[in-house]
Amino acid sequence: MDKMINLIDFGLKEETKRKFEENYKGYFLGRVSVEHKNMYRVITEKGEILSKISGKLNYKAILKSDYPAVGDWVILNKDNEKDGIGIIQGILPRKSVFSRNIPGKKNEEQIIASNIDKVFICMALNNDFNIRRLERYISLAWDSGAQPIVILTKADLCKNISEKISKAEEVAFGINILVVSSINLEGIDRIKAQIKPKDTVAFIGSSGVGKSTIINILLGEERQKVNDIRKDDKGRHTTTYRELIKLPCGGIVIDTPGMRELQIYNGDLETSFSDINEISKNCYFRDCKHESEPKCAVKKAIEEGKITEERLKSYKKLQKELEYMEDKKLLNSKQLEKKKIVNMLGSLDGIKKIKNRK
Ligand SMILES: Nc1nc2c(ncn2[C@@H]2O[C@H](COP(=O)(O)OP(=O)(O)OP(=O)(O)O)[C@@H](O)[C@H]2O)c(=O)[nH]1
Ligand SMILES: [Zn+2]
Repeated sequence: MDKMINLIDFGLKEETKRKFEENYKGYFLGRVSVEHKNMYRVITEKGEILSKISGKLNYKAILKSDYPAVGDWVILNKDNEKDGIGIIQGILPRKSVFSRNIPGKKNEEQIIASNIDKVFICMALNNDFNIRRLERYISLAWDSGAQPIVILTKADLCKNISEKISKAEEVAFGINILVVSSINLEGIDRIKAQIKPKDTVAFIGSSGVGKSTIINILLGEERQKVNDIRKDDKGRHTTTYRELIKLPCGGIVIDTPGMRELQIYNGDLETSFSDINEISKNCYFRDCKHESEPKCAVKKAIEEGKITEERLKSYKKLQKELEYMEDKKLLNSKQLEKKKIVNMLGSLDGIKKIKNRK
């Protein structure tokens, strides 16, 4: 740990650095690289430090998203450096966020990774190729705040590449589309060219499309495992993959297990369906659902072959999913308010007592 680490190599931006230096004198800055159960690995200038969150941060945290996530820039307490455990005092504002619903019980946002600048959406050119799925991934990417780039993988297995590219272009407005084969290394340089030195990038897409293969090629070696000094529930020493990886060509890759099972949480329909949004401005009714309303510009565009029926269908389907999510979030925010009041007053009984006094 004697070798100093330059956090710029781990994606530290001027703005984040300034914010930290102005507001947190006496503390030190780090970036979360792995999330364990109640512990985090944090990369600092002095090396990777196993850390936990402060009691205060834990007390203030209401939602899952109030806890640190991989990619977060966090403020660490200097005093606790001696015993090897860092104490996370706070999280700097996130520039971009990838999240998903917590499977099972609560409908709450769980942050999978944060502060990603560019996200490579991977789709294989063989049987995985599905334009509707690509649409969803693009929507999800825009909403995260990261810049999407499409990678069409396994080019060696495809005979009608140009046809598939034009199909992808139909849904990927203004987005770079790269054609790649990890077998003959075609297009790998184009991926490298997209990753600038301070960029934090991530790869998303269905299982088996070749994400790990690309990451390994960029790394020039197999993914390293990190040996964990912590023991798991059964007393075993556990091994985990490093989830925030520095690339030899410059830049950082975030690859968490959660990234691989991303579902739509918050699609940004405005951007990914800008064609439909634009056309629908000419619908006679402002709240036109593009179903059986008269003078519907979207229906007309379909008749004229400007957009496909399928695209409208997937737009509507996504819209429904998002509305459903919004309802749930609304419910969630009500529960949140309640919880905040309870935190303030100690308990719901406390609220009743105050009310009764009036
Ligand atoms: N023909 C061909 N096969 C590839 C290419 N890239 C990867 N593969 C193969 O596809 C399989 C899956 O690749 P992975 O890199 O593990 O896929 P992944 O997207 O990381 O999958 P998950 O870890 O499940 O998310 C492996 O058997 C690879 O060897 C390619 O460009 N061409
Ligand atoms: Zn309409």
